[in-house]
Amino acid sequence: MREEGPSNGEKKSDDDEVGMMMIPCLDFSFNNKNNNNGLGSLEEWKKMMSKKVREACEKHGYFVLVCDDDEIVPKVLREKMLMGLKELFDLPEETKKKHQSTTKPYSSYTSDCPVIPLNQSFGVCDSHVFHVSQEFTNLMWPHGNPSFCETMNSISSKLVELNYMILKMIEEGYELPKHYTWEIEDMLMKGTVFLRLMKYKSPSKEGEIGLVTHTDKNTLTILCQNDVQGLEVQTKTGKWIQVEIPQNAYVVVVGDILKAWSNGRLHAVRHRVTMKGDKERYSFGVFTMPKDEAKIEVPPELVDANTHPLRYHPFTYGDYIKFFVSNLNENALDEFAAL
Ligand SMILES: O=C(O)CCC(=O)C(=O)O
Ligand SMILES: [Fe+2]
Repeated sequence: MREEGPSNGEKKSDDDEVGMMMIPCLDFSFNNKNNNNGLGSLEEWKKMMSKKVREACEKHGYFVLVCDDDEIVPKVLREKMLMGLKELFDLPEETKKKHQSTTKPYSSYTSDCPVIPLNQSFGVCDSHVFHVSQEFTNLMWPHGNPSFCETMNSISSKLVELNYMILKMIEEGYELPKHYTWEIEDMLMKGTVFLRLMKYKSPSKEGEIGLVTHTDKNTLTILCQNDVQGLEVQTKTGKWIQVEIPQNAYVVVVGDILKAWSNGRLHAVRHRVTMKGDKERYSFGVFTMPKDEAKIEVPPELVDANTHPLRYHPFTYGDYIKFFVSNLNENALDEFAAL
C-alpha cells in the first residue's frame, strides 16, 4: 500500500508538524501486489481501502489517488481530455462567452475576474449524460467536435463512478448500520454532478494567486491537472503546503457537505491555486452535490455526547448554497448550520 511515506512526495517541516505535513497518497490499483499481496479478494481490498480513505479524509480532508493501470480512468482518456482543454480554451473569447448558464452558480464561462485574473473556467452540469456533452460541444464548435464530446462525456462518467465509489467507501469506513445505506445514497449520491474545466495563465510574477482560498461547497471533488503544479492545501494547524501531484494521479477533496453530514469528523480542507513558472496550467474537476431539496442530517451513530457532540442542525443543500452565494463567506458552513 502506497501511503504517507517519504517516497510519496512527503513534505517535511522543521517544526512539530511533520505528521500533519505528509501528503496522503492512496494507491487504488487493486491488482497492485503491494495492495492485496496477491491473496485478498476485491471485497477485502475495498474494506481495507475504505478504512484508509476515511482516515485520510478525517485527518487531512483530501488525498492523492494513484492508479497505475487503466482500470479507473484510462491514461489515454485523461491525456485526450487535457489536450481537449487546450483546444477549448484556445477558442475565441466570443465563442467561449456563449456558454451562459443560470442553473447552477459558477457555471457560465468566466474570465478576467479581477480577483483571479489568471483563471478561466467553464462549469457543465451533468456532463456524464451524453446529450449534455454534445450540446456543450456543439455550442463551442458549431461544425462539431466528436472527439472532444466523446472524451468529455467518457471521462465525466468514469470520474462520477469513482466519486460515488469513494463516497461509498467513506460510508463503509464508518461501519454504519446497513439500513442507513439507502438514506445516505439518496442524500449524497442522487444529486447533480458538475464538471469544471479550468485554465490558469502563467503568472507575471512568482506565486500569483490562480484561485482564492476556499473549501468546496459540494460533497466530494476529484481533480485532475496537467503537469503544472499549483494546488495548495492548508493543514489543520494553518500551514500551506503544495500538493505535488504525480502524473496519472488525481486529488480527492472533501467538501462542506461531507463535513456537515459526518458531524465534522471529515475535514473540508481549505485549498487554493498558486501559479509559478512560465507554463499554463489546465485542470478539471468532477464535483458531486446533493439535490437542492436533499436534507443533510448527521446520522445518530456519528454523534457522541462526550467525544463528538452534535455540531450541525439539519439543512437542505439548496438553502445552504443560497446562503453561500449571497454571503460569500468562507466560514459559510459554520455560520449557516453550526449549533
Ligand atoms: O485547479 C485546481 O486544481 C483546483 C480547482 C478547485 O479547487 C475548484 O475548482 O474548486
Ligand atoms: Fe476547490
